[in-house]
Amino acid sequence: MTEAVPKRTRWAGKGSGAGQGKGTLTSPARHSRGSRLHVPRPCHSRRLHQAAEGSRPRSGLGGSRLCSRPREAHFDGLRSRLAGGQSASPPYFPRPLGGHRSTAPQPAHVVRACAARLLFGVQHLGRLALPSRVPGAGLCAFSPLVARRYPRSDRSWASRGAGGALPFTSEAEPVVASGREMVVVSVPAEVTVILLDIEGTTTPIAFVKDTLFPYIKENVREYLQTHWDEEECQQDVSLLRKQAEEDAHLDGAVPIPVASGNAVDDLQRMIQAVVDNVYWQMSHDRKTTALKQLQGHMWKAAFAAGRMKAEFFADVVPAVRRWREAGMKVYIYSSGSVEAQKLLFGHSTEGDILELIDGHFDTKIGHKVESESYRKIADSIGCLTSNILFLTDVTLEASAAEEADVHVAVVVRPGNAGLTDDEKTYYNLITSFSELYLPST
Ligand SMILES: CSCCC(=O)C(=O)COP(=O)(O)O
Ligand SMILES: [Mg+2]
Repeated sequence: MTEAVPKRTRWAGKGSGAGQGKGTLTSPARHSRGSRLHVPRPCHSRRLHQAAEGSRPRSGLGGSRLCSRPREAHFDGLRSRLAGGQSASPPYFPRPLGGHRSTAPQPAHVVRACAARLLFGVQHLGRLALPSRVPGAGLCAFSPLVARRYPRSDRSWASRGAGGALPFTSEAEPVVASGREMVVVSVPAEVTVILLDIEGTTTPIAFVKDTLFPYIKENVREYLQTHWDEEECQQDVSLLRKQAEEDAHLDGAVPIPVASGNAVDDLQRMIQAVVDNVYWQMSHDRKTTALKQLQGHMWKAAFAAGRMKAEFFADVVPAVRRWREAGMKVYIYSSGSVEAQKLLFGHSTEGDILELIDGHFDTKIGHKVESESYRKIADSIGCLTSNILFLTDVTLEASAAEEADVHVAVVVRPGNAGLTDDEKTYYNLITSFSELYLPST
């Protein structure tokens, strides 16, 4: 994961010969694909293109649309599959489409914003301490975002990460120490809420796949046998049955029968069907509310008995504490049920850290790949969508959030699904929460 730092990283602007008029942040030594040290390159494309044409640009930390075919067409096929709760991870993820590079001349306000952005960065460099938790942190490619200083139409592209689409004509020397480089993504001042995904963002996918999910598979039959007569269990089964009816058209879907008369036979038949249904859903990493609800109830006993402790990446808890000290609200939005989320935060290797979280959302508010969910979350919190920064590992979720005007950054963690080159270019990427810079801190 660690790479040698290129001797010098420079802003390649109009005069650089590289990426004429695009303001590309280039490294003389290219980073390898998928590297943690990838410096997000700018969106030169639709966002600037739109700005130049006066059309509505996109907003947030996220970058521009890179698809050469309309974005909706790009995502629609996926959405229809994901609506049933399928994972946004491969094999459901789209292949990247061709980029859309704009060579349109930049309007005056773009250049003005760039200059101010550079200035802002210089002003703040002295205040930037490289997080001590990043081993060997060295070169800091600072990428100030100047959301508050510009009207929304400017902010949309100005709020890109390092190297964000800015046609610098000058070169900025990076802060260079030893070891490796890191990117600091500055959070727009309008952000007052940080919304966190769990799996792949706060918590290693490995913990979910190797600990949480196997627990379900190994214990679901016994759990059903033991708890069948309980109200909670019956509600879970009803929800699973309803989901199974909706899934009836899907290949391999497992229906859950209702009781037909013979109590003993019925019970075993129904339990078998629920077990098969759960296995089938889990084999597709479905994120249905029905599955997640049952899982949450099953984990309850395991966490309460101390048989499991939730894992968080080392940077997560310190960063959340810092954000809260800086006045941020921190919320969770995960496909995992609210109940399961609370179990994780209440029983972690770092102790009970539930008090660090201001609130929880799950798919009851809507699927994470639907923009409407993020509007509802903002409503529920009592803020604007543009006050929220959403951190997730899944670009389809990031895209949906961005569509709702939420700021987004994609979290790259060990074990996460790879990103396409276009996704790496388009989104602000962070590999640790410590790479987020809050102006208020
Ligand atoms: C309490 S989260 C347990 C993991 C889980 O079931 C899940 O689906 C996580 O999905 P996320 O939306 O957090 O990526
Ligand atoms: Mg996730």
